[in-house]
Amino acid sequence: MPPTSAALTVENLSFAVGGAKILTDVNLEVPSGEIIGVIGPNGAGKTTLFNMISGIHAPTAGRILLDGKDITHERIHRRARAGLGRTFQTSNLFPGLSVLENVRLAAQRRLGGNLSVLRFPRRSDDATSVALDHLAEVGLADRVDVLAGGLSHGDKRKLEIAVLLAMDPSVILLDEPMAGVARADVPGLSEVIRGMHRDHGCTVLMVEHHIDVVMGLVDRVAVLHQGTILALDEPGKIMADPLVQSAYLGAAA
Ligand SMILES: Nc1ncnc2c1ncn2[C@@H]1O[C@H](COP(=O)(O)OP(=O)(O)OP(=O)(O)O)[C@@H](O)[C@H]1O
Repeated sequence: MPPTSAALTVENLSFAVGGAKILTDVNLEVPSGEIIGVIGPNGAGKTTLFNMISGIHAPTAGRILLDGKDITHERIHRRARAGLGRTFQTSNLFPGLSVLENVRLAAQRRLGGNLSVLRFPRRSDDATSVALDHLAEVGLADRVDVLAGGLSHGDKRKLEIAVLLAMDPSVILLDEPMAGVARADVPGLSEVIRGMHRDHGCTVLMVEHHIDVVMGLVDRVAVLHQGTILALDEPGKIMADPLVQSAYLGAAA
């Protein structure tokens, strides 16, 4: 197989449990710098696809390549070290630590320092200044000393993005970033995701149920239906696709 220039390639990926086919021959090639939305009805296999890519579950068949390198059987932390970052539907933050400490720990891990939440963070150290930069980027500069657990859902999502940025991933998986976020906070969070993609040039794969958010953010949309990719195209073409309309958009209306 020749090397691929895609940042992320999913090749004939299948996953079955006890005879039930959850994913069947899923193929997806994401060029570097592209942002792709993954939509589909409940139970279509979106989270399972993310779990395969991030290494939580092993596929029954198929391959996953990150920057052309086969990571199908790599452990989760090695995928992260290779440049894969992920957020989860439920928050993955340390609620009892401050906003700054959450990001500083991620930055420290990348910069190779000793992980310490006991040490009083000097605002001048490298990890702290990286953390403060990313917190400013996501609009949380004035909340650095607040405990992460006390943030609104929308601000928790922004904090998760700052944590991701501190780890400097090349490919980011966003799992329902708008889940639980108040309607009024959705535009601000969309802008943070747009800025993250624009300013860091990272490749993004995003599962999201808010169709309007997906259509306004992404280059292409993959529609997953009963464990297979039903369509993969630009947002306008996806919205106009009769197959997609009847399988998903019509059902969701
Ligand atoms: N490890 C597993 N064992 C058994 N069944 C599983 C497993 N993982 C996923 N499933 C099943 O696979 C199907 C797809 O689930 P998945 O969570 O990937 O869907 P989804 O598209 O993310 O749905 P939602 O939009 O509701 O989050 C579901 O029917 C689920 O019950």
